[in-house]
Amino acid sequence: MIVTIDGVAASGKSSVASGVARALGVPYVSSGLLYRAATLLGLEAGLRLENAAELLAHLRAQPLRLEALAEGNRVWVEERDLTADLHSSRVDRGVSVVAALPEVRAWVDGQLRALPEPFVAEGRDMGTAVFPQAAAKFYLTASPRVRAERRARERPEDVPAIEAALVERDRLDTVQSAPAPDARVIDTGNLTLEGVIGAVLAGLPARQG
Ligand SMILES: Nc1ncnc2c1ncn2[C@@H]1O[C@H](COP(=O)(O)OP(=O)(O)OP(=O)(O)O)[C@@H](O)[C@H]1O
Ligand SMILES: Nc1ccn([C@@H]2O[C@H](COP(=O)(O)O)[C@@H](O)[C@H]2O)c(=O)n1
Repeated sequence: MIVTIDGVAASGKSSVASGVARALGVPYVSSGLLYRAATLLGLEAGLRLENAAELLAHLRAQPLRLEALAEGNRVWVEERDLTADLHSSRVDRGVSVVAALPEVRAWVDGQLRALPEPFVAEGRDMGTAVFPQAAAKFYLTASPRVRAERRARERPEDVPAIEAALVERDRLDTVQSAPAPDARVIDTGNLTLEGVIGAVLAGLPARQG
């Protein structure tokens, strides 16, 4: 079984996917981490992020490994754990450029579709382009201000600066971020994290056996 959780930036996708996955006893998969890892490696190598051919050649020369644990995903290149470096403002600013490249999207989608079921997948287009056959689909939203206030508790930046960056990232990600027509949309603004996880679990189809 595949459950998809899509949504706008910092809407709680990874926290909710992790909670749902733990409740179900399955892994969760963060597709955004693969886009972030591609961006980080491109930046570190001094590549032009909009050049798909250069970037893909670089990625293929040092294969990434996504470790899809229920308590938190990690991304590795051989013995190096990239995870702690993937949520910097520098990566946030570049990632939408990388994610707009069809070749990079195909590279990410190929890795995701090779994963063994069951799992919870979170991102932007999990329920539309990547796993349209998913058993249950959810789409998380919240106002930019609410999302920025939550993120400000994790980062040493002020709320207006974070909010402006989130709005800009949403704009750049618009193409791949439409909710699936069969997704249940949840506005998380007035819900606790546990409340959102509960709403997703309550919306799952009854399990067999
Ligand atoms: N319903 C909620 N109530 C309060 N805080 C929340 C809620 N959902 C998520 N959070 C908090 O908001 C922050 C952003 O959540 P999270 O990182 O899961 O979002 P995301 O959509 O995966 O972000 P990104 O798109 O940047 O990867 C985290 O600090 C998380 O704990
Ligand atoms: N399915 C996806 C997932 C992510 N992206 C791009 O990656 C960026 C980072 O994702 P987060 O989930 O960590 O916010 C995001 O801003 C998108 O540019 C994507 O295109 N498709």
